[in-house]
Amino acid sequence: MSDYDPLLTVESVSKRYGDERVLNDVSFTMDRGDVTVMMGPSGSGKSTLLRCVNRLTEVDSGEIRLGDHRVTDPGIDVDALRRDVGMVFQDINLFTHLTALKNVTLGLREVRGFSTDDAREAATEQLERVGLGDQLDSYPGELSGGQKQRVGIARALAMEPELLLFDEPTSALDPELVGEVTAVMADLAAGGMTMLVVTHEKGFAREAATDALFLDAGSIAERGPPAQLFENPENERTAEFLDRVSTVSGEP
Ligand SMILES: Nc1ncnc2c1ncn2[C@@H]1O[C@H](COP(=O)(O)OP(=O)(O)OP(=O)(O)O)[C@@H](O)[C@H]1O
Repeated sequence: MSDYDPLLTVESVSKRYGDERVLNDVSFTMDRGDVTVMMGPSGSGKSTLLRCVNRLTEVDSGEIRLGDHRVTDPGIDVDALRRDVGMVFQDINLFTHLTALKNVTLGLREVRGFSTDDAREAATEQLERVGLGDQLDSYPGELSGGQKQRVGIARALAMEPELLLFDEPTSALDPELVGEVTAVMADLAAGGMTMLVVTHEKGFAREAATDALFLDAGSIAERGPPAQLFENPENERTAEFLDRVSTVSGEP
């Protein structure tokens, strides 16, 4: 037995939908504080892999462990797992009839059993952390897409997860709103949050990620520090990937 104890271990994970092999023997680990960006062409399996980590999707074979959670074991406590794994989606699924504050307090009260006052205090703190301390009483309809996404991040943070998963958190936003969300994510990264982020934002990856992982047709094609993968002109394979990712995301 080695002493190496990663927070997240993904080991030989495979998944099919019908005849389609969506994940093919994927293995990687993340330590506490790591920020791993996952990039790859549309349909390469990025969302499926994220969903396997919080058990929204079940693997066909392989194993995933997160801290003490044996994610892929049949009998695990899925609610307990999801308390430790926050997820921020591309579509900002806030309750439209609740204020920003109430969107964040809801989970604290119902899932973590906080009192009304404690939930309010904790939610306010998280909304301030994402720069929305002045929008506590705004309804989603009164917020921009970037602000709504930041409420979604505050909501996930309030649960104090061990790992935060992001599935293209900025790809539904107008280009001018992307920066305010990636800035919040970069702050979290700098503060030591462990994050697995599907994104096409190379700027965020360069600035904030410890590691980049390129998925191609369900397999990890490249993995390494973003600066090394992105800037190395010798690495033709990486250049080709970045081209394909850019084409898909519409980035110049
Ligand atoms: N529930 C499902 N049932 C059947 N096929 C699915 C399901 N979910 C995903 N797929 C298929 O699995 C493949 C991988 O999908 P996935 O969403 O993981 O890719 P992705 O890399 O996240 O793509 P994108 O960048 O477009 O979001 C696709 O061909 C998709 O159609």
